[in-house]
Amino acid sequence: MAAPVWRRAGDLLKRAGFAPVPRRHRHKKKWAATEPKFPASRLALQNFDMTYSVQFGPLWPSIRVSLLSEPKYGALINNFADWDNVRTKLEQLSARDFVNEAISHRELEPESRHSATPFPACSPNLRCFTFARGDVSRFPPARLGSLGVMDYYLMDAASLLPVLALGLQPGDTVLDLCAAPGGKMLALLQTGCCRNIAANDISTSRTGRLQKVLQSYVPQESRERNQVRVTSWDGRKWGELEGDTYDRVLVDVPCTTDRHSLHQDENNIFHRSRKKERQMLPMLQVQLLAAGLLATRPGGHVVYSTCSLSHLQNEYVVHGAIELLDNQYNIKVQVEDMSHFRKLFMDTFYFFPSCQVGELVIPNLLANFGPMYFCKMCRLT
Ligand SMILES: C[S@@+](CC[C@H](N)C(=O)[O-])C[C@H]1O[C@@H](n2cnc3c(N)ncnc32)[C@H](O)[C@@H]1O
Repeated sequence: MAAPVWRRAGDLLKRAGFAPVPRRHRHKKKWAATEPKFPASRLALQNFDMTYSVQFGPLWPSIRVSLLSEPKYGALINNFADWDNVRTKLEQLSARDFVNEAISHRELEPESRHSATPFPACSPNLRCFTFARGDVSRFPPARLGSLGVMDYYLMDAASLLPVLALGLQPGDTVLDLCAAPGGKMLALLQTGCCRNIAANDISTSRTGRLQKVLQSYVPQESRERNQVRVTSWDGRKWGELEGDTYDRVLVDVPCTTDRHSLHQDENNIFHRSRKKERQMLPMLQVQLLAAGLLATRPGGHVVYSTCSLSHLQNEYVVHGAIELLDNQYNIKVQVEDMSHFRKLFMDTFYFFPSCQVGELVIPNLLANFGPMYFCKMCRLT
């Protein structure tokens, strides 16, 4: 009688040099500690599939595939470098300054010249190059320019929108409450409007990275002229430390960093061990936004931003902070309508058309920027 299949397979393996593992040494593979069965990036995708398919309906499959694909970048020109030269080089690559293009188109429109209501100003002097829709070219890495500083900073071009929305004006005092690693702070400095700027982040290792960005991009005398102050405090306490002070405040909060969470397992907020932290995020975000509003002088402006698609981290947080300020401090805050940004930047970004408050850039394969949510507010009292 022929040997059973399992024995024949065992013989074959033995002849091929594979020693069988004695039964007493066999054990179930342990996967939890070293080799997660579900890496955090997979858990992130599961979570997004559940929540965002409801939130975005038929738009979700297109956003999903874009989030999983290579992102596009923008090259923020460093005005402290030989920027005219840098601009020429970027134009030779067929990239275009999306900010300048949008604003000059707008100025040419007859309705804007005769408009009775003034067009809310964008922060000035920002030059950011992107490749056209559907063009997936990459920028070469930034280089040290002739003036001893780096020529441009590569970032998600949608990250510039919160800074543009802040509408800086010359002489403004500015607070960047969650500033590290420093892309938006660098953009704030590029406007040339900051009388002084406080760049804060709770993480000392990340403020270290921010200091490096400053050293690489901003000459020492400009850092002194702009009076850049870097701190590592808990931003939630800022309202108590320096209340009613700043003209403009950027609150770019920690969030689920949706794109990042789908690609990096390390330090991923969807890791099982960080479930509590993730659930507490909206609460932390409300506290940070409330602190930013308290630090603003009455009449000053705040922009809240995240790189998440989640309503819970975006619109709900804005509503929550405004309610908290009203109930606990009797401070009134008004959301500003920024829907004109959708028209202004429609050649570069895809915007979600149905935000209740604020604006949301959604990733799209033809313009794979974002996600980026931003909401501008004015502190009235
Ligand atoms: C989205 S990142 C900021 C990115 C930055 N604005 C930029 O453009 O490069 C959020 C930052 O919030 C910081 N953060 C978290 N909790 C904080 C807190 N309680 N106070 C201040 N910063 C905090 C994190 O360390 C992280 O660097």
